[in-house]
Amino acid sequence: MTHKFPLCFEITVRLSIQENSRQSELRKEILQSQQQLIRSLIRLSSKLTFSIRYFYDPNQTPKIKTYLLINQPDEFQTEEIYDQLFSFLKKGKISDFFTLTPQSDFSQFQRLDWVNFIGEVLKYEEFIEPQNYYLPHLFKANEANDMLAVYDVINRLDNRVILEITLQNYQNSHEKQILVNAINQMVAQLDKVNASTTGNKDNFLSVTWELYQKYQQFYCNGDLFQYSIKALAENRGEASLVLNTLIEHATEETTHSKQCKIFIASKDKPGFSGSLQATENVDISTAIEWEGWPKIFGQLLIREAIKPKKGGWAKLSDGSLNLSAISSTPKVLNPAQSQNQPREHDAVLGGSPLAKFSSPPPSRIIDLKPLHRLATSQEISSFFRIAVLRATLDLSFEQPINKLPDQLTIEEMIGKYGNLITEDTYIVGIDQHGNPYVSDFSKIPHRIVAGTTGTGKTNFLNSMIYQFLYASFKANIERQIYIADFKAGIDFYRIARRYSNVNLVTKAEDLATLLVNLWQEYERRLARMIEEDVESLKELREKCHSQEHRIILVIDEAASILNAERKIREEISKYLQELAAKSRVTGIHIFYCSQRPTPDVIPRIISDNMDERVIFKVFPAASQLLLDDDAASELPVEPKGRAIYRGLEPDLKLVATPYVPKSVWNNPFS
Ligand SMILES: Nc1ncnc2c1ncn2[C@@H]1O[C@H](COP(=O)(O)OP(=O)(O)OP(=O)(O)O)[C@@H](O)[C@H]1O
Repeated sequence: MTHKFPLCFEITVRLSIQENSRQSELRKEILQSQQQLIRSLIRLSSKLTFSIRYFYDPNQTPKIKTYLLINQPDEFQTEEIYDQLFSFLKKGKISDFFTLTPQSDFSQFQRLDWVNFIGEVLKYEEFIEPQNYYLPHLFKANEANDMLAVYDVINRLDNRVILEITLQNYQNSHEKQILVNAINQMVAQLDKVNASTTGNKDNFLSVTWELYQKYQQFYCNGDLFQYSIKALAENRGEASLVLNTLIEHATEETTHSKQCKIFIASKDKPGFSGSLQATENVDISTAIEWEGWPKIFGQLLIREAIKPKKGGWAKLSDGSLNLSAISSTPKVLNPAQSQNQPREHDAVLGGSPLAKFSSPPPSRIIDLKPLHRLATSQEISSFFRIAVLRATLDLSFEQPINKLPDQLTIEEMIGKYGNLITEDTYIVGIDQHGNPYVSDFSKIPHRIVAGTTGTGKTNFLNSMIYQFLYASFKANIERQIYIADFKAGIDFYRIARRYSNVNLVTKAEDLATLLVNLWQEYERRLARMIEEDVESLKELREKCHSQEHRIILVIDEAASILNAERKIREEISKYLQELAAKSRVTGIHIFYCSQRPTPDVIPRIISDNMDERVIFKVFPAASQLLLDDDAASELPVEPKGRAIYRGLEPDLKLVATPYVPKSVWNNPFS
């Protein structure tokens, strides 16, 4: 498989719980696994940028989806790093709790024209005068943040929001060296000020001194990250609410001061487009920043700006004499002089090879500025979190399938979620979290439905047919449904009698004829699409005002085909295979059902083309064949109508399908 950065994974929660593990222990374990995630990713490659994103859209189901995006500059992309990444995400500790499903595209993060405001969280910066202290406060992480409060708040919003937390290893070794020098010089100066101050100590001095000692301890060695903590929103208030809630839960209260500040930029403000682009490119952005950085102040040399109040350097405890302190006004360098240009000091030392080793060049206060955009993994870990819903944890302990309704009728379901049923979609059932699970014909053309007798297949097919008719009614179109049912079940007779566009065949030879007709319809549609140069039925309809709509073919007990006469059997098999492989684009969709899903009933070529599986209770071998998993064999016999769903993604879903009482066929839609 060839891969290309940026990579995007949808994250879903999956808990493999030990019998004896308690909820609080489990919660702790999940949080620890997330802290390790940052360290492990960096160990794989220090060039990675990684981003956790909560995408909230009140019109999607579920409303919040969580993603991990990973990027790396082109020149460092190797097959090896992909392999390591994929096996780490699939099999590492994190996979105990989360399933990371690779996404073929991440266009939802590249079509951001709806974003009106970008809010960013930055370290809180203070400038203390006249002492000339620059204080970028450290984040004090709240290790216990599980993101639930943030998740709850987002879930209540009226508009779309992306909450993004992006980290990138701090790579710039030149800038880092300048920063380390500046921190060391800051500490040295503060030491001197501290030693020379007697009696009442300046309160800011101790705070600043303590802060820079921490920076010296934690930032001069070890991994540092650049971070972007952002909310991209349609509405300013909602961006601010999300970030405030995040700060409140991701950081702990400190005694001295605030740790973070929120900046909100609207479309017309500087930094907005740069920040938006960084989100689209899965990159760190430093575009939005505090406009209040005092320019002149920043250019001061640390050793000149930060001095004992009175008396000069002669008083210093180490007895050293600092000549530059004799000058009464601090020396201000030309602000245009870039950090990367040679300094005065470099010029003085000239070409001496010893210059580099003798002493670092004098640092300016501005050299400390990168601190406000940097964090250690420990500081940032409480922001870089994946939410595990309370409901998931509760469910995993007490009521494993609690949110699945015991029985929900198709009418109740349409009453609640009718808006999700469209010309392209139907609802498979209600999932473990109580949400409707929607399937899309435009994404998956064909389906396999299986289950031993009496487990709910026919009821499920009725539910799908009813929804198909309902969507046709809403769109005021007539769409054809063909059913092959060799048991001649009474249910399908009833439907076919009631709806003129539902056609029932009950004999194998009629199915063969039907398939030939469908094949001809496929060829006719395809020829028309080629002629009109369109790629989908929808485009064809729009361009030519034609009436080609989706067609459904249901084969209720596929095993019966094996009993047909050889010639008919071969004809059915041939056209079925052709349709399964090719009819996708022309809107002809097959539901292939069986009580006895064995390889002779469901040949490889059929199953390879039928990506959606709705599997009611079956024997373990059948469950393995259709799902690569025993899950469907472990379903309870009661209540009826529960199935394991598998779509394009490998993870399985438990769904409760809606009950279709016979009476619904007597009540036309209105
Ligand atoms: N989702 C559901 N909710 C409640 N009852 C259901 C549900 N699905 C099926 N049942 C009930 O279970 C019984 C068997 O369902 P169904 O006829 O759909 O099974 P089947 O798998 O098609 O069986 P067979 O293969 O023997 O035809 C029916 O009485 C039906 O009403």
